[in-house]
Amino acid sequence: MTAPARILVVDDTPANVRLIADLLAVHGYEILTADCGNDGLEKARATVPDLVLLDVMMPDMDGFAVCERLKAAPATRELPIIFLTALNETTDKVRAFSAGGVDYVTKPFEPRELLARVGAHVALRQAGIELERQNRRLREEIEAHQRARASIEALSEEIRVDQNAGGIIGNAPSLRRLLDVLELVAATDSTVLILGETGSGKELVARAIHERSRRRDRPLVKLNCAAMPRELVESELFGHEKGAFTGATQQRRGRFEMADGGTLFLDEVGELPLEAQAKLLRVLQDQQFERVGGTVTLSTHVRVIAATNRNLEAEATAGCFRSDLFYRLNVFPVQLPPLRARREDIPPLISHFATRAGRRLGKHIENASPAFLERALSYSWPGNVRELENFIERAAILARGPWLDAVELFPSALSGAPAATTEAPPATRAQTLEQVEKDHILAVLAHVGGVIEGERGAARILGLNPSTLRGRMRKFGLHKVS
Ligand SMILES: Nc1ncnc2c1ncn2[C@@H]1O[C@H](COP(=O)(O)OP(=O)(O)OP(=O)(O)O)[C@@H](O)[C@H]1O
Repeated sequence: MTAPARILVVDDTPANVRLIADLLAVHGYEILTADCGNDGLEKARATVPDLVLLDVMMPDMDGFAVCERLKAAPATRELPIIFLTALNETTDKVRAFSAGGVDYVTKPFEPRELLARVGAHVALRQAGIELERQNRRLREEIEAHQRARASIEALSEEIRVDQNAGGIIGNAPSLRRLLDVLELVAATDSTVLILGETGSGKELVARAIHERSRRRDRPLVKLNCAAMPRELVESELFGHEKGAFTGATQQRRGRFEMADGGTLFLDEVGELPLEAQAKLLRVLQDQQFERVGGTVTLSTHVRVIAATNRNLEAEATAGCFRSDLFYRLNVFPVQLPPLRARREDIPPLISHFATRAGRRLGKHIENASPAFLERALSYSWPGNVRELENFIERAAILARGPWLDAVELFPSALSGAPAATTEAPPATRAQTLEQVEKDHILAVLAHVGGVIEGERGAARILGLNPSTLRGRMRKFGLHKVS
């Protein structure tokens, strides 16, 4: 329920005040009264009413003077004032308006006319207040919107900076050559196989290819084949029909359908189970597939970019990865050099990550101290750019000034892998014993064309029982194709 409108009646004739007050009170108004100009001013200031009925002729101060004072004060400036005048001469009416009044009523007044005028001006005033309220809200919304847009602009500037050259930092000749080639391959629809150690920037390169291709306005969809339980990979790639397997309560589109017209990035493609490898080969050859549990053949126009940190060629030769799929994926191989083989990129990467970490942490960080840089240049970065990125984030958290100088974060000479000046020979890389064992098994398998048993088999060369070798292969995810 809205509060009744409050009317202030200012008149030095008590009978007039009573008459008006009674009439308005009957019609639901709340009434305040004043018997002279000064009293009227005081009451209007103390409890700002919704409307003032103001007598013109009063002994202490006439109505025009009261009106002018009310109009001069911000709190009462917008008050609608109706003059009560016994005189209906033109000059007085004009004066009433020029003093700031909105209307006038001549005495003796006609009750219905008084009620109609009061009602109309109160309604007008309330509409004005409502309009003002809405304007204020609108202004606040516009301001909030502008503030958000400002921060969005700052953010997109940041993204633009990060996306600069696809966000790929580095000037090493090996990297520059690769980026030049990317420009060429991006313009085609060819399948690209990105090879490189973990954290060396394979996904970044895949994104750069997509962004520079004519598919850039279509989706770039990613599937990390290693992160998927084997039994779900096929349904993730190709989708499934309702009821295709336990838990398939709905029909679901797969990544190939989602990426239609765009690019599908298959990370860690070497981890694909064999059955999925066969299906992938078919899509790459015929651009056709069926959803799991489905009979309808679907077509798709997807460009595939695959990445692996495994030696897929050796795995294919060893019979652990479908060689037909390997050749189909290997149409355009891109080899990403490890960070230790392009040390000149370490300083610009540090300064890029330091600025970014500083921005995120709200710190002003300029660069690395000379001592820090020296350690960074002589460290081997087995985790490549990702390791460097995380390392700089940690160093930025510890930084007390504008320089990164937490050299204690570097592994000590004994525990850390020694740095190499050029591409390190395999034995000096920070590889685990398991990795060395896996690589060796793979190399021997590749050498013998995947044969495990017999005189020329890998088991004999490795000095292992064939079933032991099979066990090791299972452990390392090396599955024989046939
Ligand atoms: N040249 C570069 N310039 C700037 N940032 C880079 C560069 N290379 C890699 N990065 C950053 O390093 C991190 C790891 O890169 P990315 O994920 O592309 O590596 P990856 O080879 O795909 O790793 P994984 O083999 O583990 O999937 C990302 O945050 C990426 O933005």
